[in-house]
Amino acid sequence: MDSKYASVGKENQRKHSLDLKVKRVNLSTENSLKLNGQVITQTLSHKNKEKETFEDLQESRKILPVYTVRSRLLEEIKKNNTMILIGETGSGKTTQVPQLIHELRLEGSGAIAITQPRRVAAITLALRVAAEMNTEIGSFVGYCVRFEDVTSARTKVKYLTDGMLLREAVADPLLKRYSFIILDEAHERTVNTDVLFGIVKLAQKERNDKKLLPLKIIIMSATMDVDLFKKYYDDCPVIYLEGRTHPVTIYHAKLKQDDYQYAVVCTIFQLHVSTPSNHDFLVFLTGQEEIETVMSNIKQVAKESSGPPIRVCPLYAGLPAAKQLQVWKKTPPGMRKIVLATNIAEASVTIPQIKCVIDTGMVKERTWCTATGAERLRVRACSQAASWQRAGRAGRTARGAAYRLYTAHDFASRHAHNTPEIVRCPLAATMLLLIATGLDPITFPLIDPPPPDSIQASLLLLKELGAIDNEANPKLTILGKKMTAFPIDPKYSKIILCAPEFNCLDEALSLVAVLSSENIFHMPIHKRDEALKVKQKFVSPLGDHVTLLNVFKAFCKAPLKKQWCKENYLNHKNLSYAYEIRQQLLNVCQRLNMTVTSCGTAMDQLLKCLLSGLFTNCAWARSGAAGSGGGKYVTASGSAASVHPASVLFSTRPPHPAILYTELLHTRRSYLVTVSAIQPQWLHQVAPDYARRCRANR
Ligand SMILES: Nc1ncnc2c1ncn2[C@@H]1O[C@H](COP(=O)(O)OP(=O)(O)OP(=O)(O)O)[C@@H](O)[C@H]1O
Repeated sequence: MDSKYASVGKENQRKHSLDLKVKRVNLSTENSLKLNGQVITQTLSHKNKEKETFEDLQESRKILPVYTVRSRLLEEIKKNNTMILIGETGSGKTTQVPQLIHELRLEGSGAIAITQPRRVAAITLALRVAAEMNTEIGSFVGYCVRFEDVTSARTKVKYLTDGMLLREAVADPLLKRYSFIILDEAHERTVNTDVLFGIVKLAQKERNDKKLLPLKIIIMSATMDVDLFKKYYDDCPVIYLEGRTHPVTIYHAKLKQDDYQYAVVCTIFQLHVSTPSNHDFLVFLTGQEEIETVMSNIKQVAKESSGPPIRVCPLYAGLPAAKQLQVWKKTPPGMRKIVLATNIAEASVTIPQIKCVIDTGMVKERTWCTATGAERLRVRACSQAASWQRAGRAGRTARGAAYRLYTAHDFASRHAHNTPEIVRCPLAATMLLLIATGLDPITFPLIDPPPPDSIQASLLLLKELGAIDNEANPKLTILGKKMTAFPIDPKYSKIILCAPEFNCLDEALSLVAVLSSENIFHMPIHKRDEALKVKQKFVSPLGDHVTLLNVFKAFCKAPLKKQWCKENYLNHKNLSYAYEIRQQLLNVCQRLNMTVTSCGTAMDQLLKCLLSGLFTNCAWARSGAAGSGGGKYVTASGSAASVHPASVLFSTRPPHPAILYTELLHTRRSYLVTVSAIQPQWLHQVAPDYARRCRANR
């Protein structure tokens, strides 16, 4: 146990000490399908298999609630063009419904699309279903996620992220290749899924009117706001599937925990010494940095703890897909796996040996200021729906338990459902795709309309980015059309498309790729000083962006990349991922006939180019802040913020007159993450309209 950890310890440990009480025990082993009050019931038998052959997989399917009521369910699917399916987590909605449809060949000449808000879910589900159908991935069953398409002309069952289906809708608004579209995890209310709710509804109607291949729509979740969806889909039928295969016991902390990261480590080790080694743990945290800190603490504490050996696996969005999949690798017998995940593991995911979920109840959420377009990330309590989903990750292949590190009272006081992203997030990227699809972004019938000022602000931002010609009746400009060719946020595609003007496409591609990956620096707590010393050789006094570029360039030249990353305290996985992303972005540039040139050492060209896309992310030194530690800045939306301690500009004094940041993070304080010094007049040069608007707001 390191000293910091021990010193925070005593009080918390006393308060925490697994003082968790059983709140709900769900021991239901009955499955039933309820339709308009009618209930069909079937009792289950359970089997737990260690190794799954094809026959075992078929046996496992048969005990799933969805499978046991398949005939009735299929009757409903045949009868209705649109329906809502509600079923407990793990009941088999996502893996079984597409297979059942296919077993009766209901899809006809079309394909079945199943959307997921997260790519890790899309990939693992496709792999599971391919195994259950005894077929190779990418042939009959495939998946499509950003930067990775594993499908072929033969693919009939396609798992894809909501973002990828939205992109398909740009090319074909009627989504003609699909006869079934299943929008899964509807409760998550991502912007993309919310827009798809409307797109599929319109496509279904138009295909009907034009007598084209009919489109069937199924909306699925375990925890959604049924009334809202039923109304939106013209009073469509709702099928409730009751029962689950394995019970999950829920425990709540008896007392409020002041430091949830500490409470996590305590809980892990208290369970570690008292639970059989074949029970793996899944812990929900809020982001990569937090995961790395907890990972490091676990490794320290493990040295002094009894209990079986431990393997700790991180799981967060920025990890390359191949690395994310390592979480599914079996550990040797006698070893415990502890998965530290963000909410990407919250829905649709099955990690077979997980029997314990440890839930901090926190999530990192994106919000924005419509007046200035400035975005921020903040850590806050998750909804009840999210808590149930997290608990649902235990009890998938055997009975399980979920330990909530917050009180039952705290849980009861939380929102039942997630706040839809569409009412709190910037909509520029979505508006751009809607316009590209030929739809009117202002009148488009969304299930929960965003605040009108949010739509207006997003359109204004698109106008200032040069993507549309006007805000009242927006049409894509040539630049806007090109922006839709890149699978990234329009702010970043603008950087790439502007780069030739600044003679820096080579550098811009690398930097956008690195920014689209995750943290490339590896700072082990016990070797922090050494890692910081090594980092110095890459550091640019201009800031983090040029520093990141220096690292990436050196990485590309290094012959033995893994070894080189280890020696330089760099994250090999994230750098390799950035390398792959760069390749894909370059492919799009080549399709657009763009010429790749380099600005050499003229880094102000690169920074101006960055600013041409990220102009909403400026912060200015506050008057009187000179000399204050880390520098004090004010953002365009008026938030006071400090440069993040991990930045190379953290100790710069006096503060630079102006800086460009990539992210504004709100935890207990507000931090500007990944920053570079800029000249204040650059904003007027590269984004004059925004600069005027911003000055008026400040
Ligand atoms: N990758 C996997 N490995 C092992 N078992 C799996 C896997 N994926 C699914 N399963 C099994 O299939 C069951 C049903 O999973 P499925 O994802 O279809 O359920 P669901 O009802 O969609 O759940 P959720 O609402 O949590 O997404 C799981 O509980 C598990 O037993």
